[in-house]
Amino acid sequence: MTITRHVLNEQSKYPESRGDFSILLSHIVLGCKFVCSAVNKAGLAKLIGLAGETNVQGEEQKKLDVLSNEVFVKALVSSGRTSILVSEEDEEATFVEPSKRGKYCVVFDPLDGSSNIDCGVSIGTIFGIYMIKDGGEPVLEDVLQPGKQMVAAGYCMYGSSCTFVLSTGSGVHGFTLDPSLGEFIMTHPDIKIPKKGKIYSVNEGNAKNWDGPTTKYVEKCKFPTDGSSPKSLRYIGSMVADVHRTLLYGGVFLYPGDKKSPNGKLRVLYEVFPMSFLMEQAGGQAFTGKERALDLVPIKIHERSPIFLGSYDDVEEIKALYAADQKAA
Ligand SMILES: O=P(O)(O)OC[C@H]1O[C@](O)(COP(=O)(O)O)[C@@H](O)[C@@H]1O
Ligand SMILES: [Mg+2]
Ligand SMILES: [Mg+2]
Repeated sequence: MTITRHVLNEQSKYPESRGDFSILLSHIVLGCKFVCSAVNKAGLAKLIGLAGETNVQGEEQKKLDVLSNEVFVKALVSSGRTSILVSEEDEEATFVEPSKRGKYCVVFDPLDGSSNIDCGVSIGTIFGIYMIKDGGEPVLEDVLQPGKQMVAAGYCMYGSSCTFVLSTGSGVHGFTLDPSLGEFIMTHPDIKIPKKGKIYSVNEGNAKNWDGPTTKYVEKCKFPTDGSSPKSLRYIGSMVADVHRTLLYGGVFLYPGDKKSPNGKLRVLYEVFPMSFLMEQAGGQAFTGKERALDLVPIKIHERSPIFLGSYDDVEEIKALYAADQKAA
């Protein structure tokens, strides 16, 4: 089962469909294949290191950040199915020229895990897809919608193998790139995250600035008082890779807010929302410390939010700690 056939099967469930979504997705897949080949030969092709520019987040852009962004913007515009693009690497949203427009908006992180590029550790691409709200002239509000309004989300992980994970709202499916065919083959049908996990994933280097509930939760992972075994810590530092492991093995990935960064680090539109959409579709949960992550209504395209996502029961424990903290306040 190739990804093309899978999407066409999904499309056949909507007799009125004209194939716009399949065409859009085939361009995203093409972009991922291109970036995958660039990542594989990054060292050889002098694609390691800095590009010499700084992005809107104040981060020094890596050469692969810039290349991946160009690849996806070109692929998405040439699909003829998009009207608005929001990229981590572009300060403003891109409004596609009228002659090339379509009914979809794509928010994306062209290269996630940039700090791991130069050492060859797994990195990825993250994307979310919205539809133009009323089918009229595209406006910024079409992408400043709650995550639950997304029609699809996914990521592509460039690791020991290249894995594409997708949800169009009816479950989560994983595909592995067969380099000899140059095609993504379904290898992980209908992914369901375990209800409870044995792994927690967080950058403990920020621990001294954490709030009470986060500190308590990580303490419980290390020193459980209910007779269960301590959880193992796993942290790669690429959200795509840490979330991919969490999706398959269970457990929880968290990037909490703290005294230094009250809204944490991860961006709502093109990191938090797509991963939360996938997590819920796989039977897990995604929480901001205040609410269900997909209920968030973004105000700015690059805004950040704390995020706790993963196995249902593990996130339920974190929600209970925040509720107790709220009550005590
Ligand atoms: O180094 P830290 O603070 O742990 O942050 C790691 C997080 O930052 C990110 O690298 C941010 O994403 P980008 O690399 O796309 O900017 C995430 O992939 C990762 O989860
Ligand atoms: Mg990222
Ligand atoms: Mg990035």
